[in-house]
Amino acid sequence: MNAPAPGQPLVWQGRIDAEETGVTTRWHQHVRPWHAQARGGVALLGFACDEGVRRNGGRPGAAQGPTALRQALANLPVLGEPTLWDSGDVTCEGRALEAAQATLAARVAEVLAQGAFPLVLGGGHEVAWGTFQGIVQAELKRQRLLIVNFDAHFDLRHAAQANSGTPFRQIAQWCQAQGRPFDYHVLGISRYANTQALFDRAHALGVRYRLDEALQTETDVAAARAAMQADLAACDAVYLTICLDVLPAHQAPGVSAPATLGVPLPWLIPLMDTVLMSGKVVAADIAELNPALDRDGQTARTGARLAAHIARTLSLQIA
Ligand SMILES: N=CN[C@@H](CCC(=O)O)C(=O)O
Ligand SMILES: [Mn+2]
Ligand SMILES: [Mn+2]
Repeated sequence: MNAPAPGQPLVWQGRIDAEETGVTTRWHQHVRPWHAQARGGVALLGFACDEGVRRNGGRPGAAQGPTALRQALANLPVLGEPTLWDSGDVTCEGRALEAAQATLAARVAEVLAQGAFPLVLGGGHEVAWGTFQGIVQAELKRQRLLIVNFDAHFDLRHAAQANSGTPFRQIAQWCQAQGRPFDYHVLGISRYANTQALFDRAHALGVRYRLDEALQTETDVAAARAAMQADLAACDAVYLTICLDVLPAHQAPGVSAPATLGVPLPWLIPLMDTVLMSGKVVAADIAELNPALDRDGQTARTGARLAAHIARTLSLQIA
């Protein structure tokens, strides 16, 4: 174990292969603290919050998600990723979810303004309202923002208070108020984890979705990719959001609401690639990791793999 570099959080430490020949760099040796002069690359930003999960009647614990994801990322080998920054965590003080989301939005906008790609580590899926607002605040001068969500749930709930089940309904209402299109494409929806009211709302809002049961074979995935291409071609920018409960429970047990069927990892990755290779993704987040419910760090490792995959794939497109 090595000591962290000055200014770096303690979490960025891990194995060093000092006697090895060739390139042995791992993430903990590559990640740098975010600063005012930082430009380009990928900026990790933690959203240490599960107040939305608590308000939604779920199982809290996702506030520890960002630390668990960083720990799982720390020992991964560097594979040509762009500059990696750690922009620290946004925390939720007490029940002040809305304040935490507003802070996250400001931090996402700051990262975008400095020409970096915000990769937000959740946190409950209430992270989405913050990430989205940050993209909007950055005024990317792009008219048509497509949201691609990998999730067993629509998260289009009506509720007295914002929570982890409401972010895309909040976004839909905001878009309506602004006279902007609500472009929302969800993959992995479980028939058995969403009420008829949510399916009806999705239809009313023009949401494109694909059920988990229609994402189980290579042929299914090819069809889903083709359908997504049309949405990707029609938009100017993409916000990619991944709710880890889109994966089967045996691959992602450490979430508030594990999926009975889910979209298996070997299919999730090529679907994500279709989105990433559009070259239009401007920000991404990974939500719902709850380390307290995880088994042997499996969900954290999977979330870290997805985060690293996003960073590596982006390196093909950004400096
Ligand atoms: N972000 C999660 N949203 C889901 C949770 C469902 C559950 O806890 O069973 C939702 O509200 O539908
Ligand atoms: Mn979900
Ligand atoms: Mn969700």
